[in-house]
Amino acid sequence: MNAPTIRYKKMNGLGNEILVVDLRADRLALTPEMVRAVAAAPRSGFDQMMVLLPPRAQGIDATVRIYNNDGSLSGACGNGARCIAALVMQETGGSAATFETAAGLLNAWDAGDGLITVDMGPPDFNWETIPLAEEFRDTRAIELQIGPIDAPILHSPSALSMGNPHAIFWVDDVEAYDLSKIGPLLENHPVFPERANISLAQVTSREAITLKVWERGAGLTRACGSAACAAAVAAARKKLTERAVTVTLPGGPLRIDWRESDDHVLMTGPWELEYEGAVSVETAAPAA
Ligand SMILES: N[C@@H](CCC[C@H](N)C(=O)O)C(=O)O
Repeated sequence: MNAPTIRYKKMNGLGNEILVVDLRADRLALTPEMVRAVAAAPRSGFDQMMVLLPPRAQGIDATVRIYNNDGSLSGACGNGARCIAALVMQETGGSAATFETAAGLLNAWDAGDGLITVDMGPPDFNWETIPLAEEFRDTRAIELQIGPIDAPILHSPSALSMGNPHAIFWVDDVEAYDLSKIGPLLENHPVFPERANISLAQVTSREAITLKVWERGAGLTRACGSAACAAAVAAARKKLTERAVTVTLPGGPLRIDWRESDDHVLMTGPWELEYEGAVSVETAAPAA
């Protein structure tokens, strides 16, 4: 048994709890078991942990590994991306940052007024890479429903990947559902072989969506940046909204712009550094 000390910065993006662990100059090998232990400790609880690792090429500020609080990995975390971009910009004195994630390169820049824009890349509608368990003629009409067959509570979500899998259910009132109850059922539905982030989306105008999210591997969160991007893209694709919208989550609003010129989704929002700390977690795994 050893108990390595993990230093962290506790941040949030619209109340989405982010823990940044900078291992760019540290050879500590984190395991999912250690990640879960950090998440369970009193001051270091989080929705996502953003682990910064040494960059593998010039021009990149860090390689980023994204963990959910259940120890699983994700390819994207929009709110976390704004947090680490803010830290890197403070460190370099620059106005932009570039990261490599499991889903590809991520560029972010200072948008003024304390906001950061992240280029979340293009959406992916391919059923094999979302991934879904089988091909649907139209991923906008996935045969997924919850509740009685003749009176389903929720049905026909849109599905797409923003580097991580999302399902968006269209509702008249996001408050009319208990997402803490139905979220886990939908997250783990067999149609999603790698589970999925589950959103309830209420389109309130051509430029506005209200969203609540049950996150894969983390549960109910106050905000989810990639889900906001996924909902905005899916709504525009269904011609419910324009390509530029404000998505309002329990933690506040995000500005999303699905850029026509290159198909990339731009997400703009705030970030906050709350405090710094350290936690020791007992592990059977030897330190690298
Ligand atoms: N909160 C994030 C998304 C985090 C990852 C997600 N739970 C997954 O497993 O894909 C965001 O802001 O995008």
